[in-house]
Amino acid sequence: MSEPLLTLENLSCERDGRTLFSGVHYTCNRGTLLQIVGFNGAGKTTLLHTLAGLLPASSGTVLWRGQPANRQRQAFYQELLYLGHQVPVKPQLSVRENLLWLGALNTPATEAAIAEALAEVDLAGFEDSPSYALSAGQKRRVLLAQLYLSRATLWILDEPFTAIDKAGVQKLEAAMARHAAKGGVVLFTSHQPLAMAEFSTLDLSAYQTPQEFADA
Ligand SMILES: Nc1ncnc2c1ncn2[C@@H]1O[C@H](COP(=O)(O)OP(=O)(O)OP(=O)(O)O)[C@@H](O)[C@H]1O
Repeated sequence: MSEPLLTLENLSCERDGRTLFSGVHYTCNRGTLLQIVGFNGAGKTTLLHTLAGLLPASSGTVLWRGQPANRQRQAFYQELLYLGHQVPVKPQLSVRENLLWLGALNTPATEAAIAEALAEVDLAGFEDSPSYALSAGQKRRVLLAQLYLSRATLWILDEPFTAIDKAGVQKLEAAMARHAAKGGVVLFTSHQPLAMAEFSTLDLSAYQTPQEFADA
């Protein structure tokens, strides 16, 4: 049996004193491709923030390779690629400069690697373009180029398909499936139907307390 990489151990999260979900337990072994599902406001982004260490859990633990992630932050962050809702592409920087900035915590990417990653997201030749001149979908593609530059084992992707056209969605789905097939772990959210053949789902609606159902 493969070693569990990420374990959600009895996780509960709250916002403004309101419990969003409680008692979430899930083990992600190598090869896990997991969609977090639930209605608007169920807590999907909150859960992904918690897993990425951006928000504290109200109870429970996030384990990485069997140890609490928050007690081995450096090792954990070296293996994590988190792409959130926001697009932190700085308009005053070129596409290349943005990618170097976004990957500043890792070994600097070579010119060739940046060119390859941009080709993967259909932005070949955009290296020197000012980022303020990109469309919404192109800005998101700059973020997605990180998937091809990163060596992270764990991908946490919050609505990665937003603003991406049909061909781009297919390519992204393929990249996610490939990463899992190579032994990585991919957690993601999406409100759109997906064509990927095999992925698991974790429905946060199942982890609400009766009180939260009453409030919803
Ligand atoms: N910064 C914040 N401060 C206080 N409450 C927040 C904050 N962000 C989100 N919330 C609340 O937490 C709850 C869960 O929000 P979250 O963004 O995790 O939901 P979600 O399942 O990702 O929703 P969606 O499908 O709309 O993206 C919502 O009720 C929301 O109002």
